[in-house]
Amino acid sequence: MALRIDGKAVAAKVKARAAEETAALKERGIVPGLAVVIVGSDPASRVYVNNKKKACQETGIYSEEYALPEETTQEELLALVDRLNKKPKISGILVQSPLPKGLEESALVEAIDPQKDVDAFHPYNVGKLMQGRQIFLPCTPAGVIELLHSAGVEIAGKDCVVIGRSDIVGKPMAMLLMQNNGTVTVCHSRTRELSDICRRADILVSAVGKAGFVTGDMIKPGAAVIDVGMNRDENGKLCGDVVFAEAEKIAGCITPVPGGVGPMTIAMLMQNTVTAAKLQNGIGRN
Ligand SMILES: Nc1nc2c(c(=O)[nH]1)N[C@@H](CN(C=O)c1ccc(C(=O)N[C@@H](CCC(=O)O)C(=O)O)cc1)CN2
Repeated sequence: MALRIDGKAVAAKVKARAAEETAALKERGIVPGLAVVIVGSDPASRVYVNNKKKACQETGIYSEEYALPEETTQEELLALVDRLNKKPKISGILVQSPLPKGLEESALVEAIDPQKDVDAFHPYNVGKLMQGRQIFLPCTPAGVIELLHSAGVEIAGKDCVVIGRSDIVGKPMAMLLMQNNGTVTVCHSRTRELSDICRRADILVSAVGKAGFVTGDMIKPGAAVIDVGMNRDENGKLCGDVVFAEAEKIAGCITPVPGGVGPMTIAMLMQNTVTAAKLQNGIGRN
């Protein structure tokens, strides 16, 4: 039976580290601050934003929430981002995704000061990641790397397969695995022989967004299986991409959904907010 990686426990350690750093910064008169912008009434986004606020409270990070109605215009949002860019109390800014139809997410992300872009979605930060010189680690992929480390999984030299090529997870995930010296294959909807490729993976990361996508026969015995999927099954129950009951009999270690990667996304966000506060105060620069 596979080792079940406890994302909540690992996230608690990351948040404790962020809390220690926050306390040390406060002694120097620096308070890390996070602004979260949410537009519309997507219920899942509401839960994630509440959890971000709670994590700020746990770590001592100051937070501001901007919950805006569905009808908010692009211009209003750009003006808000501009104000937050200039606000000294705010070290990090994020716009919760997805946005309602009609709003252009990329233009908003590009309006965020790259030094406050704690999601690491701005093209400047994406470019830095490509070069291995990032200021901020993209939260979900960085959380996956932490989970692998916590389970003692060596990445260097391993065959890593990422299913999914999104800007938020698939692409930055591949970059981080590569930075950790993994040999990376990215699979997507046009990939041929996907099952065969997955079966060769020592580390399999699924970020497809389809319940039941990864079945037991796609897993190499002893592999590390990381499930980034966040789906609902036919009974409305939260589940990942991986058929957990099949996979846990074959994998060496595996993340559950819920309780795996999700909590790490928020923990890494706290870490990035602390990093942003340090940067803006000239701490940690060479
Ligand atoms: N601006 C951003 N938007 C979105 C991001 C992001 O990183 N930045 N990621 C996702 C949503 N997300 C964070 O925002 C997120 C998703 C899931 C979880 C989580 O802890 N999930 C729990 C289950 C929660 C539940 O009960 O529904 C788990 O897996 O245990 C945290 C954050 C898209 N948007």
